[in-house]
Amino acid sequence: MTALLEVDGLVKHFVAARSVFGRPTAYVKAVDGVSFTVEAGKTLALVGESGCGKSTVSRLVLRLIEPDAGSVRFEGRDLGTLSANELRAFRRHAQIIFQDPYASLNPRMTVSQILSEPLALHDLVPAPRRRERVEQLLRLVGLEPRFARRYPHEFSGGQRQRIAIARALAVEPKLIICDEPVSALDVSIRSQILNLLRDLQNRLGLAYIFVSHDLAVVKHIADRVAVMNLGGIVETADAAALFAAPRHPYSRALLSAIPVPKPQARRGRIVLEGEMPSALNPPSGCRFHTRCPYVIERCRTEIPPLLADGAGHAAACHRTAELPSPGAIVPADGGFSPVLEKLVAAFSGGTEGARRGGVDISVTRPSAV
Ligand SMILES: Nc1ncnc2c1ncn2[C@@H]1O[C@H](COP(=O)(O)OP(=O)(O)OP(=O)(O)O)[C@@H](O)[C@H]1O
Repeated sequence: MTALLEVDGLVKHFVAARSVFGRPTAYVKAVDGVSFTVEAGKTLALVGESGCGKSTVSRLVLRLIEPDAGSVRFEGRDLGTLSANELRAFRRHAQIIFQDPYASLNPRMTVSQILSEPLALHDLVPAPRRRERVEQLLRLVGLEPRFARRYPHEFSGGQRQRIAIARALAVEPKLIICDEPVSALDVSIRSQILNLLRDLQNRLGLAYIFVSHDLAVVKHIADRVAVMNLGGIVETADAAALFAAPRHPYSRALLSAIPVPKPQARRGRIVLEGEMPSALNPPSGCRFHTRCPYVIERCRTEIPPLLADGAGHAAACHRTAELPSPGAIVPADGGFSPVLEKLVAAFSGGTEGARRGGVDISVTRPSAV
């Protein structure tokens, strides 16, 4: 069966500097060979630190910007080959919601006008029936129909995000890109919006690309996860497999930062020190090597391929087979686990060596029960 969305080898380099004659002299390698698929009715989470290229991937998928190389296929059709009219029809099927709904909702329009606009634009519902459809959309996102007459500033952040979701749903899309949809919301509201998204997915069969820097949020919504670092995917797997046993050192570091409810079950915290290298001048070889606790010489020169096992769990690391199992990172006595200690000592010139190399592996002592 064909996936709803197939992204293959996407590349986007932005010009960062030009010579006096206007010739490009430097590029930001924002997206550098990204491939993934999204199944109908499922959620793929794109996770990584700020600047790793998540938003650029989103814009490429929606064809808001043109890729330098690679393809995006939606229901088997290459978006690069679509006419302007076909692209308009595609946009009906693929919507986006943003982190800050206030910025994306026109403050001079009532909710009714905001939700009616896409209905008129795509000629979906005849004018006399639009009011009814607007009320239906509001109910779908848990808002009262009487709110239709109000303006965006009259709502709370969570309610505004519900309106943005309703607007995306107005055109009955198959795919919604959720770009950090709960990052700007109060923690108490986040789970309500995540529950709403999950509920809508179950009822309407929606697929999501869920863009986030926060693995803790992703855990509640993703079927599959793709971890991005500096323009490339370093690990991709079913969510359950990735959270149970992350293979790439970068995924492990991100995962170790998630707070856990039971202190006694806390994982060893892997703190990556130093700035993320710039996409303007990415490191040679493995792009994570300057911050990796397990770096060896080969990592500095050779780009590791993203190799998948039979279960579709792929990691781009020369050393995945040798790394200790993630469970072994959990310290037994508050110090380094013996396996991690040995590895650090053997490969990085001891823990001091690792620190000199800009990497600090600190392991949090589990609290007394
Ligand atoms: N139009 C542009 N021109 C030049 N550089 C750009 C442009 N858009 C993005 N970039 C650069 O590309 C890289 C990836 O940016 P992108 O916004 O995709 O990352 P991100 O992971 O979504 O980060 P954030 O979460 O902060 O939005 C960054 O280094 C960014 O500065």
